Amino acid sequence: MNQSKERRILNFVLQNAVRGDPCSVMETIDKYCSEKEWAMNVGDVKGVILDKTVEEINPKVALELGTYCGYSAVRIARLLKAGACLLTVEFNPEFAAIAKQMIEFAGVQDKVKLLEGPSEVIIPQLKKKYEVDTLDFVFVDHWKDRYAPDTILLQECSLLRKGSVLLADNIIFPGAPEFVKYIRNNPRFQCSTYPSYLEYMKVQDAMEKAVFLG
Ligand SMILES: O=c1[nH]cnc2c(O)cc(-c3ccc(F)cc3)cc12
Ligand SMILES: [Mg+2]
Repeated sequence: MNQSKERRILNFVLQNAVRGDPCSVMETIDKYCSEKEWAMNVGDVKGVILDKTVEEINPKVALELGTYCGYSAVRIARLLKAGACLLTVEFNPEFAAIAKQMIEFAGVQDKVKLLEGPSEVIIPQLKKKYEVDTLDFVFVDHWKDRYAPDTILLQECSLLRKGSVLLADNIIFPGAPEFVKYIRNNPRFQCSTYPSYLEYMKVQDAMEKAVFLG
């Protein structure tokens, strides 16, 4: 059975990156996906916006919706301080298996908890099953049709507190119009938009930052 693209990305990392070095893993994925096969990692351009947001917040508890191959989980986890953790949710079992190996190769596995399943099932489990109180940071990068319902679900599950920050990828391309409409018209969120470019492409995209006001 021929290999998946995600398996080819992982193998390229295993053969070319430096084990235990998160930056080396990120650079190697970016090299493969810009030179050989495009893939939906947040990438090196929007990745800088992600970095700056994480550094500004310095979260103790972070959530990522949409792990994919683990690129942004490695990107976020490398910036987390001692005792901080990232919970990352992936519903596709093949992607989750790749991401697990990617996270371990990068050496950030002690800071990352990979949760396999649909976000609408995992989010209501975060408090009791995963001992989360509230989330300091949420990176929303899964399926555009889940952005708004999952943001509502996070609130219904009392997982956001005054000052919790959401950062959503792809609000221009592929776009998340229902989410943008919801979040920008919601007085409980202070929103700002970060224009950028689609990973590895000269195509406009943007990220939306939304601070929960409590
Ligand atoms: O489905 C996606 N989830 C999360 N991030 C994505 C992302 O950054 C890009 C894209 C994407 C972009 C262009 C295209 F032609 C096809 C898919 C999809 C996702
Ligand atoms: Mg994305």
